[in-house]
Amino acid sequence: MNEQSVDDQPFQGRQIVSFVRRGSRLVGPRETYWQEHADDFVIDVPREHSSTSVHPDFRFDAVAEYGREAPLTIEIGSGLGEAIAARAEQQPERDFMAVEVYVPGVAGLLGRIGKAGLSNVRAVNADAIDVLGSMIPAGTVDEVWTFFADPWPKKRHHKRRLVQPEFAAIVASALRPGGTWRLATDWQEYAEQMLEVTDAAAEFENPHGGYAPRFEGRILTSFERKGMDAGREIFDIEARRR
Ligand SMILES: C[S@@+](CC[C@H](N)C(=O)[O-])C[C@H]1O[C@@H](n2cnc3c(N)ncnc32)[C@H](O)[C@@H]1O
Repeated sequence: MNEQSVDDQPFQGRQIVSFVRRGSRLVGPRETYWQEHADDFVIDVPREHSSTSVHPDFRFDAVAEYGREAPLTIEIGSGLGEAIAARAEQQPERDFMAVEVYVPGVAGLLGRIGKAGLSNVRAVNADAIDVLGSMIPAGTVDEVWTFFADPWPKKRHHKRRLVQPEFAAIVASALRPGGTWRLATDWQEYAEQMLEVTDAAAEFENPHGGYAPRFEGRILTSFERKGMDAGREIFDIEARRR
């Protein structure tokens, strides 16, 4: 795959554009993982305006995709897929969907799926806002994870942060009543924003009244390890859909 053209940048007409287009070229083992597993595990979504969009008419059919009815966890920005692959292996009775705009990240997850022989994970190479906003039928998701979302530390970039009121509304619409949105970050000031956003959203309640204990289902990823090595504290947040 080649670098994307300027015409293929994330759609700028919307409120939140949380990522910049990075190279989608696959080399070495990731190219092999893609060739071997993409047909089986990457959901082939129709696009609209760019290669990370999802056509607004497309609806996901979980039973058709996974071949059963099971609680569904969706990870937003799954990176190299470390967390979701580990949890999917621990919980074969549940289904998992990794949403990631970065193609080499999706390929990394495919490698883990192949090695562990997982059948309960799928990947979507698309913008989470389209996936949760239109592709996923409302009220059908059991858990949404947003772990170590890009903190966009410069003030002028804060508008790119994923966790904002508009995004909370999109997550709320995808979750079933009683479903859980789990967040984690190593960026204190973004953690405070996450808490403010989830507290302000009428659709959510906070079962811990503040930060949550570390989610026991979240393994230590290389990304989290980097934050810890830099001396940063890790914050977990849990918001329950009313
Ligand atoms: C800092 S990384 C963290 C990766 C992983 N969650 C972890 O803990 O190792 C954030 C990831 O979110 C992805 N991302 C950012 N905005 C996104 C969006 N709107 N939809 C899907 N993925 C997104 C980025 O490409 C990146 O891989």
